[in-house]
Amino acid sequence: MSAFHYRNGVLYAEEVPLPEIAGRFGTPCFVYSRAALTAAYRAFDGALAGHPHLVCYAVKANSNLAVLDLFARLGSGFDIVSGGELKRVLAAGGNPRRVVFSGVGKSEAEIREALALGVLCFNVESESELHRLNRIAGASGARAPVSLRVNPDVDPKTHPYIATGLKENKFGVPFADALPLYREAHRLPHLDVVGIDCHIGSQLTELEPFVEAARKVLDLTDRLASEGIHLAHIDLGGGLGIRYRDEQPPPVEEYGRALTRLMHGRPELLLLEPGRALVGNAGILLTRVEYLKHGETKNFAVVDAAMNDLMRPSLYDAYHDVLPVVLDTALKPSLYDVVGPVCESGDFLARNRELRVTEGDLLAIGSAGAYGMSMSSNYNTRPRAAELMVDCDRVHVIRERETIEQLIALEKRLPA
Ligand SMILES: Cc1ncc(COP(=O)(O)O)c(C=O)c1O
Ligand SMILES: N[C@@H](CCCC[NH3+])C(=O)O
Repeated sequence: MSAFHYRNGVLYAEEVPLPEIAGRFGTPCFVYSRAALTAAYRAFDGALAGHPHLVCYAVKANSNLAVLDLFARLGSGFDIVSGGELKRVLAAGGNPRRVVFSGVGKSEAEIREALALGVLCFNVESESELHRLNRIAGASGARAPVSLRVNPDVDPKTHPYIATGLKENKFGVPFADALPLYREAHRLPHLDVVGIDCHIGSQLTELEPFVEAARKVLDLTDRLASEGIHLAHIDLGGGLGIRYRDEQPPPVEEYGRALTRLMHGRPELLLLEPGRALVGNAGILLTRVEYLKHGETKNFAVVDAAMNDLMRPSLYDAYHDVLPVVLDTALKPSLYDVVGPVCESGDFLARNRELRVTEGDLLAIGSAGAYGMSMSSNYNTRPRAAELMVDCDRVHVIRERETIEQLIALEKRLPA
């Protein structure tokens, strides 16, 4: 049974009715299911059982300490893209030796700190970064473990904003430059060349682009080996899509089978950096209808969550399910845009949905576990929503709702 399911017309998270959560903790709030997170991690890890591997959860998808803590307990490593994410991993009890550091703009301070903590690998994204890393490692008497993130120029067939492995994207080093750059990295005195990395995009719903990119990466790895540059690991990134509406991403077992088959008989450890696939469908955003508004051409359900809580619809025109928390068949269905209180016409969570709702009703916005809270903002001076983790019949507050006082605490008036 799904972690979010109806019982007698009421939506539950595991054993807890969502109206109870709204009553106790208020709305809007993100509600995650521990069972769903655990199941997603185990399925992913299990799908890779055919080859020695390390799952490095992409922290950016949902960086709450409780989520990181849970994955660390399950044996996960982490993919980070900032010093802030590294601090989160440490605060959650994660092991820095299981951390890969990705991102095109690593600062000197971030590199120094990651080096001192002994991260597993820097996924280097440019020649300049390679030299910066070598210099910093030399100055601190250390050796920096590196992979090059190569850009294989494979079309991931996803939304253009979240494609990363095409020539025109800022990510990784051009495939044609990779070999000379590896030779250079190998020569640099303070670097240890340990791996190769590629990540071609997010919310991929087809297997072929993964396989095509992996083949290119494996060919390059073999070429490097023929020159005496032997890699310890191959990192094939994240990107496996989830079902928001009617997408049919490859089941994780199929994805795992395809990749482990490619790795068959190879000596390298397989690394992956999944984000969305581990957390996306393990969370919902719970919100309450403040007003129903009937315009000339549209009906609006104005809710207390907004684009600052979940910006995917505004940013990518992304589809998220809208589920009434209490089914009321006595109400007449109407078409609604579900919109927030933010002063932007782009502030919508869903458009043209047939809903049976009345003012005061609760709605659950589906698939909000990934890139929801982690991309939220305080626009319109809106405190960030609370985050809750349901574990069977218990509810843990894993992030308190922000207060206005906290929002303005760092600001100062001008001197008199
Ligand atoms: C370098 C890197 N690794 C992993 C991920 C995680 O991606 P996803 O959430 O699609 O699995 C991302 C985001 O797309 C990324 O940029
Ligand atoms: N933020 C995006 C995914 C970006 C992945 C980061 N590389 C989303 O919500 O779908």
